[in-house]
Amino acid sequence: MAAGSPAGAGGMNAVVMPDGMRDGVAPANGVVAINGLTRRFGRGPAVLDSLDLTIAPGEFVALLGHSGSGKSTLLRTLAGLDPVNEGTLSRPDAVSVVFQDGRLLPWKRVWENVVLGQAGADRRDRAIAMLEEVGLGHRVDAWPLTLSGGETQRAALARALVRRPAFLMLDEPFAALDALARLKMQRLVSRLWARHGCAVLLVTHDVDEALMLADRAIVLDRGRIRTDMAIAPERPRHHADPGFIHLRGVLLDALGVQDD
Ligand SMILES: Nc1ncnc2c1ncn2[C@@H]1O[C@H](COP(=O)(O)OP(=O)(O)OP(=O)(O)O)[C@@H](O)[C@H]1O
Repeated sequence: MAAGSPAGAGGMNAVVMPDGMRDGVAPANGVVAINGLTRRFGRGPAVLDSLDLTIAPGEFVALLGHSGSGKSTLLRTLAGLDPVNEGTLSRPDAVSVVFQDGRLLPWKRVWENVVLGQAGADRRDRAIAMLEEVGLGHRVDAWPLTLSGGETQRAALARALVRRPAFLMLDEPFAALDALARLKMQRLVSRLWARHGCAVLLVTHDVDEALMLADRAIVLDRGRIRTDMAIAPERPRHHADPGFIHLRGVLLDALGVQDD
């Protein structure tokens, strides 16, 4: 599956894998459900180790963990880009992924990247509407290599959302941006999520980003879920709120980092 493209249209897609198979039926309230999901590379240790996880429709989940804990492998597996060795996975057919580097095709104009692989006489109009929604209406005909880092990620978000995914995965989408661009992108993602209503899985190393955006924060540790924590739904959130500070301490603890 190409980055940002859907695997199909509508409906739940239950992927049942051969070894050690379990009953792979998604709970009625879950847009994504994995049970006993295990992933190994060669004869190495399990990178994902009997994982169970359910994501509700419209839920915003942040996924944290040290480098090598298995975050990207989980995301790639959920996207259908990586196989499952063991266990079951159910997810909607309509999923989109945004990676850290945007992954736009440099030989296609921005608008063409947004509606890549899509048919219809109104392709350009759909691309323009989506680009305006992400604040990139002035760069419709630009070449990707002339975009700034923030603009590239906006275009990647437009390409992901124009497909109306039920499930959107974001793999450290703002990691390469400066602090100001990052803040703007966080606010944009929050607005887009509220408007589009898709479930989101955001991989991030940034505890504050997780606490600002998500309904729930999960800490992965050597392929297992170490912490699965609900975040109070009130928004906007503020760094100085006692609740925010408390949850930051809990997450840093789960990550094995002391909060001085
Ligand atoms: N194609 C591969 N072949 C062999 N091992 C791999 C492969 N891809 C990932 N791994 C290993 O799986 C483990 C988890 O990697 P993964 O990229 O999922 O971690 P991560 O939590 O996303 O790390 P980071 O935060 O650095 O991106 C690591 O030990 C990594 O070396």
